[in-house]
Amino acid sequence: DTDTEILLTFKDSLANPSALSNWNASIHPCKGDRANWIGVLCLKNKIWGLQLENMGLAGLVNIEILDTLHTMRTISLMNNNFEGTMPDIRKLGALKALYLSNNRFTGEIPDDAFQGMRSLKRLFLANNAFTGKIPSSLTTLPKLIILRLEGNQFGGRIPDFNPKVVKVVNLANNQFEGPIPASLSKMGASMFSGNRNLCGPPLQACPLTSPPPSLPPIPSANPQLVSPKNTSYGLKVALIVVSIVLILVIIAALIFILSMRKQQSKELQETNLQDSNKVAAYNEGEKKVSESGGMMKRSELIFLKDNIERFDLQDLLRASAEVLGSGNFGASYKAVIMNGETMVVKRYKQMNNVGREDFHEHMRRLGRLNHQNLLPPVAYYYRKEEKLLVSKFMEDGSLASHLHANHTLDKPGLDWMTRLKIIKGVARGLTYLYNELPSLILPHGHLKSSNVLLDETFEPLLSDYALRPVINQEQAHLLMTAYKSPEYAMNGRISRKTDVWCLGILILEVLTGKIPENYLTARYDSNTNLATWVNEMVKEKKTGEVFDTEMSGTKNNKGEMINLLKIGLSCCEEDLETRPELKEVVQEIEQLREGDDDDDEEFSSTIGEVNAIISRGNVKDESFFSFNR
Ligand SMILES: Nc1ncnc2c1ncn2[C@@H]1O[C@H](COP(=O)(O)OP(=O)(O)OP(=O)(O)O)[C@@H](O)[C@H]1O
Repeated sequence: DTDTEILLTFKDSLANPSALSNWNASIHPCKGDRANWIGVLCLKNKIWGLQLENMGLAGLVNIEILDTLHTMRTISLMNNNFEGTMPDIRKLGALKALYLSNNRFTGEIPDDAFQGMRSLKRLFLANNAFTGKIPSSLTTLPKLIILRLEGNQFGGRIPDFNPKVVKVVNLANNQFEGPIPASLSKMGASMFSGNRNLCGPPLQACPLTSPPPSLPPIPSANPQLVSPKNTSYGLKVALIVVSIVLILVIIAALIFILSMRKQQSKELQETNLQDSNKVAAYNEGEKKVSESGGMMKRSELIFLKDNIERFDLQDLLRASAEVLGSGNFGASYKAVIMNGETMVVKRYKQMNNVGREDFHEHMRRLGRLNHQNLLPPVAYYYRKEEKLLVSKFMEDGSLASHLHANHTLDKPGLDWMTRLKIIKGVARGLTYLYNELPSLILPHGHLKSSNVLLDETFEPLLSDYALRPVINQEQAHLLMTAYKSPEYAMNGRISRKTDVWCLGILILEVLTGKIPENYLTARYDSNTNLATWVNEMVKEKKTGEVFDTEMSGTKNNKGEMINLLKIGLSCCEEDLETRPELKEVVQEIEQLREGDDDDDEEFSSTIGEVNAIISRGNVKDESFFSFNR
């Protein structure tokens, strides 16, 4: 197969392709919409993208090898150590997105490097060591929406872009100079920060380059003209009249300005009142707030990400907001903003004990996190009695909705490979939180399937994480999943292993397709614990009834399914000593093979075989039954 050959040639061209260990000719890179090879994005058996991020890849990269992969639409090599000059992508004319940020690319980019890239929408070259001018071929691309060049050594003047197309151009931390072109003057100032010699809106005005045109000479500057000797009586009268008229005009202007100010401040007060009523209406859970207001200043919504077009709270209120659902913390609203993007606004009422500065500081900390399995907060809003967090809307919904919705032919239940992919992504997101937030006792704290959102490739993104420091402590135990754990019920304590318990419940939920009742009761009760139920079923040799009957693709993967079940149960150990650390759990999960999902057989026969395997005791690790306390 030529696709396979091309990718293998690409792999061979890399200096250290060890991360691509499962790229081998024995299995096709794609199976339907799913990938058999790590980092490959598939659609209908065709390769539409490569996502080789955070893989420690280094050396030169020869993207030209991929020229003949005509279905390729997106390539990401972000967060590696690639070096060399800008790869030649001109033959990949159908490419829509290229992400090369956070590598070590160097040198000038040729002026024609983007010639003919008529489909290119997103180009990320941030945080490399590129030099020279912005290539002119980039400025004429008809579809380019986001251009990120920040953190390089680009220089010279900024060229004009088509303001009707381009939405984000981040040029921060480079060596650009001269005036910012009018087409970019509406972007936020942060897009240009860290360049020493830039001027013009949105930065400070440029200094005048030529001296101001000379003013006509002032007649009175010539003492002879005003000397009493030469001044006729008529001129004197004329001067007095002119002066009186001038004084009268000034007085009238002052009175006018003062009365205008009074009127304005009256109007402002009225508008504020109207708007606070409007916001109050919003707070009362109104589904739609369609009228525009005037109170919320843009500055009140604080943005945490650069690569997003700015909008303000008013835009969100003005957009027809639809209630997505009401969780423990409050309601979440879905709102389409001006540029057509859909956002989710989540209201938190139980954060009013935290001081303004502490809250800002924590949000900034969350804003710095960056991992493919975390849903980043885009912006937030602070008010003493209520906080709003804004994130992007994920079209493909949550893991909960996939597991527990009615399945149809159009929307079948998730297969085994996808479920394992989701668990692996969740484990990686959690590991990142544990590493990045070492001071937090609960780096996540609120892990559950409705807080695992899915992108179009079923890559999971965690949401509602790391909120414990800002949630009112007296309410946290009512709201957060971590406080439903056995250790909190028994000792009133939570620990660094409490997120592991939540991960265990999530694994069991994914395998059984059952809603964990644990989270519906006030506190942990072993009778409603999903792990207790699974243990009972295994004890009674009814393991066949444990696995979700909606799960397909299980035929060749029973051993791995059982291994994941074991891992899930070990995470749910009530005894903290016996419960493994997150690191150990993640290692075990990473070792699970996604395998071959040949799915010809009915699930029922699979269940029969699972039972047979268990009763023969053929599971890899004989201690499988040790969880039956
Ligand atoms: N960014 C998002 N994109 C798509 N759906 C979302 C997004 N954020 C939340 N949702 C979905 O909206 C619904 C309501 O979410 P919300 O976070 O308010 O409540 P919850 O997750 O059910 O409970 P909790 O408040 O305890 O987190 C859930 O089904 C959730 O999966």
